[in-house]
Amino acid sequence: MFRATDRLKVLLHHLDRPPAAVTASSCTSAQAVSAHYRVPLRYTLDNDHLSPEQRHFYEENGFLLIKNLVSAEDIDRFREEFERICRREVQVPGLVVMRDVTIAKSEFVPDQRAVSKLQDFQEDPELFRYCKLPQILKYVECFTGPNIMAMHTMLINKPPDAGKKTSRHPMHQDLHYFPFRPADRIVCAWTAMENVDRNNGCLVVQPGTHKETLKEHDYPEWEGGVNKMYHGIRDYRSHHPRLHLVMEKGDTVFFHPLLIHGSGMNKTQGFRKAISCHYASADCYYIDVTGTTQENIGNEIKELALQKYDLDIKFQESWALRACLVQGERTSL
Ligand SMILES: CCCCCCCCCCCCCCCCC(=O)SCCNC(=O)CCNC(=O)[C@H](O)C(C)(C)COP(=O)(O)OP(=O)(O)OC[C@H]1O[C@@H](n2cnc3c(N)ncnc32)[C@H](O)[C@@H]1OP(=O)(O)O
Ligand SMILES: Nc1ncnc2c1ncn2[C@@H]1O[C@H](COP(=O)(O)OP(=O)(O)OP(=O)(O)O)[C@@H](O)[C@H]1O
Ligand SMILES: O=C(O)CCC(=O)C(=O)O
Ligand SMILES: [Fe+2]
Ligand SMILES: [Mg+2]
Repeated sequence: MFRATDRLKVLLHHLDRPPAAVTASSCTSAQAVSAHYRVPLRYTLDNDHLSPEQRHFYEENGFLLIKNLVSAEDIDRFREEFERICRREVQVPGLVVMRDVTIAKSEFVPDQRAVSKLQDFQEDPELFRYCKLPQILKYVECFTGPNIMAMHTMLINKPPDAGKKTSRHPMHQDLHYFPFRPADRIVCAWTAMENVDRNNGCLVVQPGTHKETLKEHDYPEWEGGVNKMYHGIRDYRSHHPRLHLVMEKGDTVFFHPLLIHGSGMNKTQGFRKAISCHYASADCYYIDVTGTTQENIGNEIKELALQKYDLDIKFQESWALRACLVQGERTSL
């Protein structure tokens, strides 16, 4: 068991704090007006790192793609560490290893190719280096402000589809998984570890959907089955056009947690790799999801914490335990 219970005791008092400070700072940014475009800026903060064009693009589309942001050397190091973990040469406390549903439910004895995702690699110094890369944090700060928490870490190794289309990730909004707010101070950084396109299941986004509300999510009714905790938007019938994000090794996309996105099936024989981190302003606050559309995922994560770690905790606490400060001060989350 990882050091969960000790950290929990320290962190519990941070929960359910009033959101006063956060509301005040987000109002300031909401009132900011771009002289260049004469539109109110809501999704980005005043900061000289983004060009007016980049700011405008994120405001309108809910994502921003930066070419060649992470070096090939760093990506090769992350790949090597991933392989060491799969060979079980390193043990990482708290690491969650996901296998595709077709493998998880079969008799097949898995080798390293059966790992479709690693989550919660905060305790692996080599992989966690990704979350602290200065060039990533410079962008993240434009959305979160200076106090930055790494909330969720993933290395996704999308396997060749086994023929049942289970390598797809249904269209969803990441905010469904998050019991913290405000949404505009949360951002995901997702870096392609190799070239990704429609053949190996690149990200698919619906530009502008970050302006919509959080939708109801549930397991899609897919014939071939669906992976555990892969909820999709219920009654997904969007009039918004889809955009396939074709990316090269090292390219990084930053996106808003309400942006509707997913990924298609991997039709190649390779394992499509990406590394990502969801960041939030440390000034965000936890919310109680009881009675909201997030109650289903909240309950699933609580059950998982109980079964896997013997921890009887709230949904919010499962996040407070795993979150790590990467810049500034841990003010609230
Ligand atoms: C403090 C504790 C908290 C722990 C939380 C851990 C993280 C949980 C994920 C949170 C998601 C946040 C995401 C935010 C960003 C947005 C997104 O990423 S959207 C997609 C989100 N969902 C996921 O990424 C979930 C991915 N899945 C996994 O990580 C794992 O599969 C798992 C759900 C954590 C299960 O792993 P584990 O408990 O280690 O599994 P096993 O012990 O091997 O099996 C237990 C049980 O579950 C069955 N199973 C295993 N894998 C799958 C699968 N892919 N699909 C369906 N079922 C699966 C397995 O057969 C066992 O079943 P049994 O009946 O008990 O035998
Ligand atoms: N019935 C559905 N309901 C919800 N989401 C779906 C459905 N079918 C596909 N998707 C989602 O749409 C996105 C694209 O998936 P899809 O497999 O169609 O890939 P694609 O990139 O469009 O490739 P192609 O159409 O060339 O096979 C993924 O997020 C996928 O999970
Ligand atoms: O890498 C992918 O296929 C999609 C990842 C994603 O959207 C997620 O895990 O939330
Ligand atoms: Fe996602
Ligand atoms: Mg399609």
